[in-house]
Amino acid sequence: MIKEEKHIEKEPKAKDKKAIIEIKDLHKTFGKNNKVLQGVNLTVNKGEDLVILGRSGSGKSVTIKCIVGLIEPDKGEIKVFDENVLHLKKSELNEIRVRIGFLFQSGALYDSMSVRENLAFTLRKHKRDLSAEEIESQVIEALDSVGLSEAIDKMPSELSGGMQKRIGLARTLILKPEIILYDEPTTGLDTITSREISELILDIKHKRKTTSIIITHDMACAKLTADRIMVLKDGVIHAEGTYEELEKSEDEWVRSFFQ
Ligand SMILES: Nc1ncnc2c1ncn2[C@@H]1O[C@H](COP(=O)(O)OP(=O)(O)OP(=O)(O)O)[C@@H](O)[C@H]1O
Repeated sequence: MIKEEKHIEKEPKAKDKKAIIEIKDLHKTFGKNNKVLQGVNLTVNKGEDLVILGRSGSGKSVTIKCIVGLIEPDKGEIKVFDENVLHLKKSELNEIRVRIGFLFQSGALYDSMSVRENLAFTLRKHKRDLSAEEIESQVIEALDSVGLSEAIDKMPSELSGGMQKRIGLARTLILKPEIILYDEPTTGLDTITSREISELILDIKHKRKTTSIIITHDMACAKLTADRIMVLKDGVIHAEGTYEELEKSEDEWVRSFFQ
């Protein structure tokens, strides 16, 4: 792995560093020989936004799906909030999952429900003891944090792609996750809308002190949101550094992402 030179000022002070996600030697093969992950090691510290880059099919989504137990790895260790998630009982894993928000690439809203109902449905599913008033106020708060309170009575079909992404994000935020995993949050959006979503990711990090992994092919998104970037190649982390470090990497293949 190419370890790029660190800029000291970008690094959090050692005493503030606390690993929230730790992945060690993660392996996953699909079928007989689709060796997707071949020893991935990564750590995400509290309050950090880590961007994962890599060609299509390199295993970025598989990596984050392993974190939330949607895919079972063949070998390796995954610690989230100091819990070894691969050895937890289903009920224990569910407790951890509630603390992790996952914004899927295809995070569709329910078409037959209004924005309010979509958000309230998520909340009721995970927090059963809330009153109708509490649900309403949390729906409003979540919509406010993505700047879309006026869309509360709209149906998904009335929303633009960018608005749907924002509502999808509000639905993730309503459960007040400590970790957010973003799988290509700006895919399919125009440049300006992509920038708005990237700014929102940054805003959420600052206001809510969340820790995130962001998978993206959108280098403007990576530049704006990444505290650190890891590049996945041939089933391992091939390079790691800040945007500015990797942009100047000696490795031409790494640099090609930035051109
Ligand atoms: N559930 C699954 N069953 C079988 N193969 C899978 C499964 N999930 C992923 N794969 C395979 O794993 C490989 C990596 O997929 P993954 O979705 O992680 O790629 P990615 O790096 O996120 O790509 P992209 O940038 O295109 O989203 C692909 O070859 C894919 O076909």
